[in-house]
Amino acid sequence: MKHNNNNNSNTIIDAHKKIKNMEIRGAGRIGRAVASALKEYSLTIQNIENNEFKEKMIEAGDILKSARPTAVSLPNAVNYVLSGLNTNNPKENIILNAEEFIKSSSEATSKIGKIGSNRIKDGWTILTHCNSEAAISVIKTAHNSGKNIKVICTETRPRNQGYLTAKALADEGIDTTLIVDSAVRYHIKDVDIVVVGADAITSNGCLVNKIGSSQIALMAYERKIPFLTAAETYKFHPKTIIGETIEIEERAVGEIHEFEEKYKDKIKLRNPAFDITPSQYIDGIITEIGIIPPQGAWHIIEKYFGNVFKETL
Ligand SMILES: O=P(O)(O)OC[C@H]1O[C@H](OP(=O)(O)O)[C@H](O)[C@@H]1O
Repeated sequence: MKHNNNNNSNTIIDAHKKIKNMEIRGAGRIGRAVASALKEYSLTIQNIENNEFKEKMIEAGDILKSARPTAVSLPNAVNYVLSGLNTNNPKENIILNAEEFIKSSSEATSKIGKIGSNRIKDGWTILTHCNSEAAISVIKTAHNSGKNIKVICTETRPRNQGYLTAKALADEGIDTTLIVDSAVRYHIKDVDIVVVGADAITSNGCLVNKIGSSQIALMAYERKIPFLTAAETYKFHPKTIIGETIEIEERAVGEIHEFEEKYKDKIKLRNPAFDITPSQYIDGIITEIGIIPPQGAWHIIEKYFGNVFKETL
């Protein structure tokens, strides 16, 4: 399917392209976008045997999974939807699974908001990094419950997603300040709690999130300020439980800087999109089933992705 112009495959190619170029971004949105693309694609496949249908859906899932390597919401959403293939009514179940994933993902974000907002006290200043729906849900819920809060948003170079967060919070009437990434330590004395999102949580409770998250966690630790990550259960990485590591996406260096011709071969650029925050710097993982300590990550993976053991061992 990869490079043909078959109309049926356009949905998948289009979703792959939009995720890769970050037109669709944010771990949760990516998960819902692939669920929706698989549903739409399955509806376009007509009059074929179940076996052939299965092959086409697996191929579509593989294409989607290859769009970006780090956010585990992507393969988790694909696998959740495609588990419908192992039933007597594969198409029907793919559609049901896709709808279920999209609904439960949105519900999880609002539950995380309710649970996480309990950790925020009236008068507090929250620092957040990048642009996370789950972290924003926590902040907005605290604000909507009448707490007088302030938020400091990091710019989040190179793609400046922090500006999206700042606009979303300012639109809610929240007292919002945007700072450059290198100003976190300067401002940390004013911060009461850090809340960020998650692209993946490993079985040993480490957080994989937007580049710069781990520096912020270190600074929060130094000041004894709680550092929390808001992560739906589908952001836990099932294969880390069997020893797989998570690939950190390196994006095009043009996102950072365009050098003058003279320096193009003289100055190297690197653009890793994510980093890893060790579990000892994380005070809690806010999930839709409660705030768990990082040490509880193994249990979440075992509870929600137990089949990984059966399939691989
Ligand atoms: O799912 P939600 O909470 O929206 O976002 C989770 C994370 O996804 C984003 O990645 P990118 O901007 O797609 O690279 C950020 O790293 C953010 O913290």
